[in-house]
Amino acid sequence: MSALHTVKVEGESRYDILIGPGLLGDARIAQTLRGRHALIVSDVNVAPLYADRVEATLLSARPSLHVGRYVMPAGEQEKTLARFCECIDALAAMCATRDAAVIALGGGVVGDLAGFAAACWMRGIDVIQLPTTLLSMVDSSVGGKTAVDLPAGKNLVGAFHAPRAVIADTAVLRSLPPRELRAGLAEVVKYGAVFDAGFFAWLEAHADALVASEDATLSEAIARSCRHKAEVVSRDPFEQGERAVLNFGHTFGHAIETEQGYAGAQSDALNHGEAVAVGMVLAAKLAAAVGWAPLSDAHRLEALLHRLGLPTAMPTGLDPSRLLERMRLDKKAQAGGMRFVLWKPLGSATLASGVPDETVLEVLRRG
Ligand SMILES: O=C(O)C(=O)C[C@@H](O)[C@H](O)[C@H](O)COP(=O)(O)O
Ligand SMILES: [Zn+2]
Repeated sequence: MSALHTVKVEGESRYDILIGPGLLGDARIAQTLRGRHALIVSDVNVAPLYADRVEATLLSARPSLHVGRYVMPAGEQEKTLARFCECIDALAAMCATRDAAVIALGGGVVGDLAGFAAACWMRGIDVIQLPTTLLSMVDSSVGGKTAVDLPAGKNLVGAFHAPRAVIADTAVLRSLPPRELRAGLAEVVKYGAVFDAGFFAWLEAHADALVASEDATLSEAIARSCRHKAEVVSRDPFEQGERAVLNFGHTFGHAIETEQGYAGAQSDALNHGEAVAVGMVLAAKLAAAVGWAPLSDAHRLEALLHRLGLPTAMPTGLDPSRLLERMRLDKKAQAGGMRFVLWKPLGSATLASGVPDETVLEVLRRG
């Protein structure tokens, strides 16, 4: 893996994103700790691989630190209020004070749930994000969105709570299952789609190297993605405006995930990145249907996602009307109705309101 990248998130909550190999053993993990307590939150897949290393790193920098652990079952189906309560109980059991820190060691599920626990314990303690999947490195660990899911919808209970630091050890990607790698690539493609046609073209040129998990190419993709995300969340941390473009593909994608019961990890149901891949294609087709972008852009997106091994078509057996009803609980919706992130064309995006239900249904039907 190649050199260390540092990306800065500016604004009221400033923090650094460090990206590079070997960082789980780097004392910088301990640098932002303020108190005597740290709770490592992880899952049953990740904890056996890395929790001891992280604990050793913390203790060698801060020998008097009291380190606890909360290890949850893995998978989106576990991102629940019940697991959140267990995590909070773990903080209570170690008598974590207000200067304690939560160390989120894992993928998006762990990062979201641990971040939400940190946002709520004593009305807010520090969280340090140590993402271990590509998706969490390029997206969910950055920007402070924390949440758990409800059966009614994805991320419906949560808070904005910026991390103190994001430290991404790219060496861990070497043991990432290929399906997880591909899921992360979907969010990488999103940055090209909504911000940067040049980056999109770079992804097209490097698709094979990305799928082969080639170190330097992957590191560059991570750093470029984080730079895009850092820029937008620095300007709009609470999604009052332009940050919403990061939700490209998510209105459709979240509806699919919810309808499939968040079962992506265990079955042929889609995981988050896969659902976003399909959702982006549907959004691109919707942009074509309302005349914002040529259909050829949608085909270009489909072709890239296909090369990256991602699904591009609606899973069979899903009812378009039920999906449409799910989409009404999307967080971008307002009193005036649903809003979609659409590109205008590939490489820039904005929110669209007033899209007729029938047009959305038609796109869903054609899938
Ligand atoms: O950071 C953001 O803003 C995003 O929308 C990034 C998304 O990729 C991510 O999946 C996010 O958690 C979705 O947020 P939600 O507000 O639609 O639940
Ligand atoms: Zn996402």
